[in-house]
Amino acid sequence: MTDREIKDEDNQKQTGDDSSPLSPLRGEIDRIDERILELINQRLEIGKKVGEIKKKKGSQILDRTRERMVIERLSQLNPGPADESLIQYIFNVIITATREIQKPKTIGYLGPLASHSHIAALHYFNHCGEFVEQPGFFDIFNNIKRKELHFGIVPVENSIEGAVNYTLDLFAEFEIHITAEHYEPISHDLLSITGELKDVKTVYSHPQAIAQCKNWLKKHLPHAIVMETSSTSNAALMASKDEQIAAIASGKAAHFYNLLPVASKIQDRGGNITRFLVIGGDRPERTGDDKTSIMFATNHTPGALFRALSPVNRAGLNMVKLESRPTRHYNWSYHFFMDIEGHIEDEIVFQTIEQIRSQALYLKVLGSYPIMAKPEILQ
Ligand SMILES: O=C(O)C(=O)C[C@]1(C(=O)O)C=C[C@@H](O)C=C1
Repeated sequence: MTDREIKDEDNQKQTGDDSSPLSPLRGEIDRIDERILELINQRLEIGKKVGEIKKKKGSQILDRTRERMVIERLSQLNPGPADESLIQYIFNVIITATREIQKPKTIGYLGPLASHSHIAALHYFNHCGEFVEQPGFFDIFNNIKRKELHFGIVPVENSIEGAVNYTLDLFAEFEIHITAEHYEPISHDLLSITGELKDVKTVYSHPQAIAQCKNWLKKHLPHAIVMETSSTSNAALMASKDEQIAAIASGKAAHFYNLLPVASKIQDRGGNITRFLVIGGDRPERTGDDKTSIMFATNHTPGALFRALSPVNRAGLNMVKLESRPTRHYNWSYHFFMDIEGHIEDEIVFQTIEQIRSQALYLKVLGSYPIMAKPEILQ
């Protein structure tokens, strides 16, 4: 019997031991879950038919009034103990999934499967939509421009490594707007077929992930051979082919490559978070807690940047980010990327941006979108 089979049997024992007082209750939970599963799928099938009728009639998929009615009716019917907010949450997810099946949105991410971008996309879009692997950041921008994709998700900044320059440069090249921001904590697990430390002879991963787990590897696997791969997902793929190989990859990669965790969160220090931008889709409405991203270029004259920034100071707006990138048209000329708090529909934000524009060689509003709270930094 392999270690994996023994582990599976252990799990079965935990859940299916006849003598345990838990087992009849778990049996009931299993049967209820089966009914919920069946009903969710039935609802989605009916949603598909509603979608087809709407398509024929040329009407919009989204019907907020109907959605509100559905949720209000269920809140009133709810006998408890489920909390009203729980009912609203669950049915919002179900309705979103119904909308998705009626007209799935396509979301481009930098592959391969289970990459950090893929995981960020799954989290941001709540697993709803068609996630389409892209070979490069350029392809994400280009396919949104060509209307081959509805959305894309691209990293823009990492808490340890800093700005992702390639993404910033693409904003200069394409007329693509930002719809949202998303923070994804980057955490590394050690994954293998058996999930047993004693089986691990070789560790594969991306050089950055290996560097971030150096101390853990020294302590727990001092004799293992360490091999570099082009991505953490490729490492997971290698590990899925050989019991003696383990991959440093995200916990989610275990699911895609049928692996088990040998150890979780093995990075030497916490606080590794990547900020992603969601691009494409409709321009978000003002929420009252928004951020506006702009890019501009100034003359190469003394004080030009200072003059361009003065309107922000005069308006009392909060500038939350300023990055510069060479324009690559003329040596020593720069694009500036700036985030300020507020929405472009706020008069003060609009006026301030117009004043910056009057001082700049060129200015582009990249988008106004809701501010997302930075996640707690956990180890
Ligand atoms: O009733 C409809 O029009 C549907 O398309 C179904 C449904 C739902 O899941 O309940 C889904 C999308 C609409 O925005 C409203 C409601």
